[in-house]
Amino acid sequence: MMIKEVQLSIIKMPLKSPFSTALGSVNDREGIIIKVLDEEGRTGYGEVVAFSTPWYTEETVRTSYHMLKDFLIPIVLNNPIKHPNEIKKYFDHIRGNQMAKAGIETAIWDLYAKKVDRPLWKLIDGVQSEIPSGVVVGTHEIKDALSQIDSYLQEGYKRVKVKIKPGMDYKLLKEIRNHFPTIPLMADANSSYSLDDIDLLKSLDEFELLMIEQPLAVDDIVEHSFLQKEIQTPICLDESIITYHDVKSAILLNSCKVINIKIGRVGGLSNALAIHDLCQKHQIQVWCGGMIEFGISRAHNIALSTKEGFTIPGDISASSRFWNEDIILPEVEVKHGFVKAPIQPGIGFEINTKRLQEVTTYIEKYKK
Ligand SMILES: O=C(O)CCC(=O)C1=CC=C[C@@H](O)[C@@H]1C(=O)O
Ligand SMILES: [Mg+2]
Repeated sequence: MMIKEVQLSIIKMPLKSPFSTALGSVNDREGIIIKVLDEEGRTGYGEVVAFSTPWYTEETVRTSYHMLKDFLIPIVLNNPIKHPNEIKKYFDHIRGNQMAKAGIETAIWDLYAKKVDRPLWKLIDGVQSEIPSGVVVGTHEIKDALSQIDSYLQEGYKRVKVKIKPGMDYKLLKEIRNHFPTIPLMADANSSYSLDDIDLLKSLDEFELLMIEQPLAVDDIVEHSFLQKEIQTPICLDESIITYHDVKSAILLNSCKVINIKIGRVGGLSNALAIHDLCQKHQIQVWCGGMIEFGISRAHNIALSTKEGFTIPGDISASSRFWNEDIILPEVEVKHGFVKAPIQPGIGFEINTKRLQEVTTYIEKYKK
């Protein structure tokens, strides 16, 4: 397979309501939609999930655009690709820039799945034709959080994730448990705490959370292993896990019991699948994280989430969680708390070209 053309579209869309985390809040979402074409005119789509500013990882929309234009696209246009698993070999000499790499690698996975006429999830040996869906409450305000949880439970979501930070943790979780004593509940700290907070973090064991996500520093694996010995609540690593090697370190040090796999954060679907397999071997639970992303990335997440090890509902909420109108057709829908894996070849969703044009702020094509 030869990639003949790559099209980059920077898009921007307002969220239906601000999404706040310990690190700040997101009101508008930018992203890069990547379209690849092969010599037979087939197309594949990927999405760069980096944010406009480097608050989650060091990557941004603009650093990703530069990496794609100046490094990754030239490689892809000038090398034959027999299978998408080869791409990481081509990119190995380029350090980091995981989200830029993932954007074009996933587009080629979509293209390849269409070439062999298989749904992407079946191509990667997924086994779950319906995946349980979780949802994230993007506010620290107690009243707002309670009403959001109530409405999401009405919609059938199987798991609720809330954001916590110092000063808005015990109180928030206590209130939630008073109203919802038994719901599957988890908390994402986005690295708001340190080992000085061990007593506070121990106190959260009272709430029998499914997990506490990324309590300590974004690049830490060692201190999480100390903390996991001190608390009952399973630690889930998100930002700390950038590479397969990070997972090996976390396993060796017993730093966590759960890993949130995000295709963008780990550099692509091939890496995500390798991490899934490693976690399976070492009884580390996994689930698919979200990135407040558009429908193309969500579609790739749905494919990944059909793999056997994804037993915890992921952040695979409906398109309507964040967007008035998504860029895919049909939109991602959650019915009775489940998302159906599509049966069409590739990611199984079409592009809503009218909507994509509406929200595109910049577009460029690269040909061999
Ligand atoms: O996309 C979703 O449904 C949830 C996204 C989400 O919770 C996150 C996205 C990006 C950074 C964080 O705020 C948070 C996370 O850390 O998982
Ligand atoms: Mg997280």
